[in-house]
Amino acid sequence: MTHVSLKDLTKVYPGSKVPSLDRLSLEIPTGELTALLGPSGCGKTTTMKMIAGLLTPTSGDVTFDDRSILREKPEHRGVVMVFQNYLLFPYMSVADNIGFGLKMRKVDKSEIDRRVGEMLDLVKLPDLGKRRPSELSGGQQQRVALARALIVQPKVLLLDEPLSNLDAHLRFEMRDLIRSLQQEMGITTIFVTHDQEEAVVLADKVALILDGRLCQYDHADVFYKRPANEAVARFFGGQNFIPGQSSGTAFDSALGQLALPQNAITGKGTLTFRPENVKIGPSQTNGLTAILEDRIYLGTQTRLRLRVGETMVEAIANPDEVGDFEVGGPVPIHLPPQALWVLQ
Ligand SMILES: Nc1ncnc2c1ncn2[C@@H]1O[C@H](COP(=O)(O)OP(=O)(O)OP(=O)(O)O)[C@@H](O)[C@H]1O
Repeated sequence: MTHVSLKDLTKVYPGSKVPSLDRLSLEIPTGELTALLGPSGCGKTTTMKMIAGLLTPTSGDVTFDDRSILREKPEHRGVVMVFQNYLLFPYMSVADNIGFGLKMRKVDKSEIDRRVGEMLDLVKLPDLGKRRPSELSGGQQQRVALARALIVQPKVLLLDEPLSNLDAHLRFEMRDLIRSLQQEMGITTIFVTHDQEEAVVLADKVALILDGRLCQYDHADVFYKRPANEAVARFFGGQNFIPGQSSGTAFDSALGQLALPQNAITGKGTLTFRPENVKIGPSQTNGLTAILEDRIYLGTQTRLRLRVGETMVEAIANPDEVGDFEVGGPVPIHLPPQALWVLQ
């Protein structure tokens, strides 16, 4: 059971002038799963490698239960890392792969056999212990990699894009398996992904990193309701950003005057609201008349491009709600005050 702290963790690679990771600070409570989320090259793997001891930070610290681990060798940190490409030993059986960490620790053979059997059951591969990794599907190999990591009961589990090589169906299955095993075993876990949905579904808290900097660290729903800035909102699918002036109770912009929720900031700002929160139909509060510029049927949803005066508004609606509206014609919409958020 380990509380992990990253304190101003920074990495400047030799020959580079800009940090690949810039003063990242995170508190990851015991037993929780935090997702490091961000686009390719934002510094996620660099962070993981510094925690695992595969890379030395330029500055900053990593502590486990308030004790710095930076001077400890990787094998003494109690950290295991699972990579996207599994890295199983090809000439060993599945069972020997899973038991490898225990063999290195000189655990008795009978004890290893017992625990490997338990792990095979846990990752739902009870009959495949004798096979070679090459005789398994990608999803099965990833389960073996997970079992091999978990069998040593690590203090901290690092998962680096473990699902990215799996097809959609297997990805859902593995996601559920990882979540249930992690909760059952209570291992503090850091999960790297560039997939916003994966982060939201799996993690207790999400750390969004853009260009080597932490932009926001919070529970997943906060990223949708209260993004810290426009870049965060855009990463989470936000598309509506309207400049204007907030009085705290109303927002004046090219859309006219709109009522705000309580506790909105005052002053110059940018109004944002999610496409799915644009409601179709008239309302006395924040009702607007838009012109339908375009509509794209997405199966379970319809994406609408709307124009209010000169301002474009992106909306996502239930196909049944928008059935009768013609492109080029008017559509009554409204923006519920609680769906509005002002960015400074
Ligand atoms: N050994 C290295 N030497 C120099 N620069 C590096 C090295 N490793 C990574 N970088 C740079 O550091 C930045 C962060 O890389 P990192 O691998 O941590 O990103 P990432 O978020 O994990 O990306 P991805 O999702 O593509 O794996 C990138 O700009 C990368 O080019």
